[in-house]
Amino acid sequence: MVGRRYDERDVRIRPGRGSRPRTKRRPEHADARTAMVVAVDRGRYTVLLDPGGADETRVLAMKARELGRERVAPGDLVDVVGDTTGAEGSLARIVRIGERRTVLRRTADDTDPVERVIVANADRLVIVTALAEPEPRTRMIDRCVAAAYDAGMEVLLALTKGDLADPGVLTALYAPIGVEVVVTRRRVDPMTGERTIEGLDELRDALAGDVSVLVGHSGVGKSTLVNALVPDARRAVGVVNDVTGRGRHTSTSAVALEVPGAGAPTWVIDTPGVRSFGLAHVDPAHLLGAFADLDEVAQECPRGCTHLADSPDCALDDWVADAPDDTVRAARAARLDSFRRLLVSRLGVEDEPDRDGARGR
Ligand SMILES: Nc1nc2c(ncn2[C@@H]2O[C@H](COP(=O)(O)OP(=O)(O)OP(=O)(O)O)[C@@H](O)[C@H]2O)c(=O)[nH]1
Ligand SMILES: [Zn+2]
Repeated sequence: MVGRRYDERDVRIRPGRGSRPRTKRRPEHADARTAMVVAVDRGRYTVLLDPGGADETRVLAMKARELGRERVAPGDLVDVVGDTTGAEGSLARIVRIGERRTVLRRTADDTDPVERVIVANADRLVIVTALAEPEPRTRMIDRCVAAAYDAGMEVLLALTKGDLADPGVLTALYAPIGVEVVVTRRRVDPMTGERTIEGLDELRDALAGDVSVLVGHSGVGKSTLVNALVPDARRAVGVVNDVTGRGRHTSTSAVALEVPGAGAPTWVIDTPGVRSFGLAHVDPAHLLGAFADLDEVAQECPRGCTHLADSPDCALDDWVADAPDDTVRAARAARLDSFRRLLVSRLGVEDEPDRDGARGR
């Protein structure tokens, strides 16, 4: 279990620039209603009033000028004013961004010079990885785990195509660092030829009551999972492009979709545009905080210790060596290795070959 940390960088809600008298704004904002941002598309925000409730209303909104350059991300809880009827052609205004419980961000890179909040308030990152076709890329998984732990989110590894390969190796690699693993596989009914996905109920149970962000490379079966979890996913993303048959939002940003039948309000946020996480913003100390046991041991490290494998006198190495027996030693070594892998992944370059030699795509 990862402790959810709150970071001061997460909230930068400034009072509006005081050109208008306060008294004029106050009554207006007193009417504000809280809504959840489900999609962002070129300055237009789709928000839900009473998300998941009986009075759920889909409203299109824009950012009020007083928010300035403040970014609004899918998953944000915002206050909206103005026309919140959701009627055709109506446009509400977002006047406040609520405090964020978690923030999944991406470092600025060559293609995009701005550090972006990808998703706010998500509980969990679901890394969708095929066991074969395409081959799993542990480097990419490591980077996602590091990003999630830095964001204060839990991690679930959804291993798809379990009908094609065994999940044993990957499970052994990630279970020691608190990653929950669910395997799904396609089954084709020999009589009817009907295709179903096994493991879906287990996945839905794991997600129940939470907001989960799904990431995965092309071809891993992410759409298959999303469509199975959210039968009307296509309709939910809004405008469908006649040519591509895809929701218009899918090309631009993350979209939050409600998962029916999970018992409690449950959301998945699909991130079609997110192919990678730049991790330069991830602070090693922050990452260490996601591993309570290691964090405690590392208090004994020499000043400035990087905790990497080549760091002299790292207390984490003593902790492994001093284990009371072989079983504990093996468990500690596995956990330390995994933590170091995440530390290194932070420094790595996106398109380097995987550790196992597979080429990044
Ligand atoms: N054998 C097998 N094939 C699967 C399974 N799940 C999905 N596939 C196939 O894998 C291919 C890719 O699945 P998608 O769901 O389109 O993958 P995606 O990750 O959404 O990829 P993009 O649409 O390119 O982003 C499709 O041909 C699926 O039919 C599975 O459990 N087993
Ligand atoms: Zn150390």
